[in-house]
Order: sequence, then structure tokens, then C-alpha cells
Amino acid sequence: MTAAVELAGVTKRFKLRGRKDPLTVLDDISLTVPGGGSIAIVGLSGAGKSTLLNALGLLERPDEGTISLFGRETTTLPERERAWLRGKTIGFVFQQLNLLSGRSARQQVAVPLLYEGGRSLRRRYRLADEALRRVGLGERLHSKVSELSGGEQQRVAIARALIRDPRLILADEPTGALDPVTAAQVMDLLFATAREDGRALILVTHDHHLARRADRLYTLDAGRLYADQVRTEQEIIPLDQRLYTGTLRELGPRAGVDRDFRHGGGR
Ligand SMILES: Nc1ncnc2c1ncn2[C@@H]1O[C@H](COP(=O)(O)OP(=O)(O)OP(=O)(O)O)[C@@H](O)[C@H]1O
Repeated sequence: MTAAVELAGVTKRFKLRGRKDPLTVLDDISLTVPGGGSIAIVGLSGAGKSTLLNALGLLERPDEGTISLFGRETTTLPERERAWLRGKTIGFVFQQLNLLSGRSARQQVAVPLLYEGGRSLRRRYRLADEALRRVGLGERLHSKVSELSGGEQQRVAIARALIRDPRLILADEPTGALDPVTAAQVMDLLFATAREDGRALILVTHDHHLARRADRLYTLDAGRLYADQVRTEQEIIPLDQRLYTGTLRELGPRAGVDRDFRHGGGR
């Protein structure tokens, strides 16, 4: 079966002012996410998480390597085709919500449908209303963004990301502004959506409890992606003994990374 997402040898460098050598932000990253799957990526600030999401979202081209989405290699496509594929395939839930404060929730959520054409305004609003109900905002269809709380605005952004039925959802701290109960409901929705029809969810978060809900966990550290090996170990070694095994001691702790998420170097 074709993978939803397949990265091979993805490398991204940035030129820094006043520095001769470029900074390697993504370093030879390979990754496969099967259809219906979800992965979470954790990592310290500056590890390259946003850069990786931007590459996956076809917002930036890598310097080396390939990125295939649902069997289609994207790095060599002309910009116009990348933009078309992005709009058709990817739903973004990013930290910056980019909502227009003068518009109502319904108008915001309907915006991505404008670029598709072919639907009447009534039908667009009907879909927007449905998406808003799914994130628990059925009572606030006509509220302006400026009248909504931070968490409600975040849910508007999620409804907008889902309205075109994206096959790939890229989420960066999607529940950062939500209380635990609403956060759990929103994540239920995102994970359930990912499981439908071979879609996929890639989640970047600092919240390790949330990260644990994904099928697989990766840590990005200085541009390199490490598969979570603790999970595999958990199956073999009881929790209370894990810290005493030679393998894990060899791996060593990583500053700032939750103990349960220590990982090995296998990529
Ligand atoms: N356009 C750019 N030009 C130069 N350097 C950049 C550029 N974009 C990102 N970087 C650098 O790349 C590194 C990784 O940045 P990135 O935003 O991907 O990290 P991150 O893991 O998302 O961090 P955070 O959790 O703080 O958002 C940082 O050192 C950053 O300064």
C-alpha cells in the first residue's frame, strides 16, 4: 500500500548572516507514515520542528531528499503544482491562527472553499457550520473572531483546516490554548479524522501526554529524527526496570526530554 507520507534523505540548510557555513536544520531525515496513521514529533526549541512541518506542508523545499505525499513526489514539482497540491491535500493547524478578526466564525471557516469554486455561498456556509459544530462551536457561527476566546479561536482554525477534507493534517501545538477537556475532544477529532480513508496526522507538540496518543513518537534533535525506542522496550521491560537496563543507560538522557521519551539513535 502507498504510504501517506514518505521522506527520504531530507536535508535543509539556512544561510546565517555573518556566518560562512550554513546551518543544517534538517539533517538527512527519512520517515514513513502509513495511511491511517498518526505520528507525533517532540523536540526542544530550535530543533527544526517548524522547518520540518514547512517542508511537509510544501511551504519550503528541502535542499536535498524527496518528500512524497500519497505516492506523489513533490520536491521537483513546479511551484504552481505544489500550491495546488497543498490546498487540495493538506490541512494546517499552526500556532499562528491567521484569522481575520472582522469576519464571523462561519466566514473564516468557509474561506478555503472560495478557492475551489463550484459551490454556492449557501452550500459553503452549510459545510462551514458543520465543521464548526464538530469542534463544539455550533452556537457561535456568527460570532466575530474578536468576540471569541483564545481556545474558541483555535477551534475555528481547526474547523477551517478540516473543511476541505484534507488527506494530511499538519498540526503544530493544536491544543495549546485549550482546557484539558476541550483539548481531548479536539484531539479525538483529529486522530479520528486521520484514521479515516487512509489519511494521516503529523503532530508537533511539547505536550508529551498528547504525543503519546499518536501511533508513533519521534524526537527531533539538532535536525536529526530519532524513532521512539522506549515504546518498543516497554513491551519487553517493565516500567520500573526500564531505567536500569544497559540499553537505556547507553542511550543516556537528553536535556529537556521527558524520561519516558528517551530514545535511541535508530532512524
Ligand atoms: N529562514 C530561516 N533562516 C535562518 N535560520 C532559520 C530560518 N528558519 C529557521 N531557522 C533556524 O533553524 C533552526 C530551527 O528552527 P525551527 O523554527 O524549525 O525550530 P523549532 O523546533 O520549530 O523551534 P520552536 O519549538 O522554538 O518553535 C533555528 O535555529 C532557527 O533559528
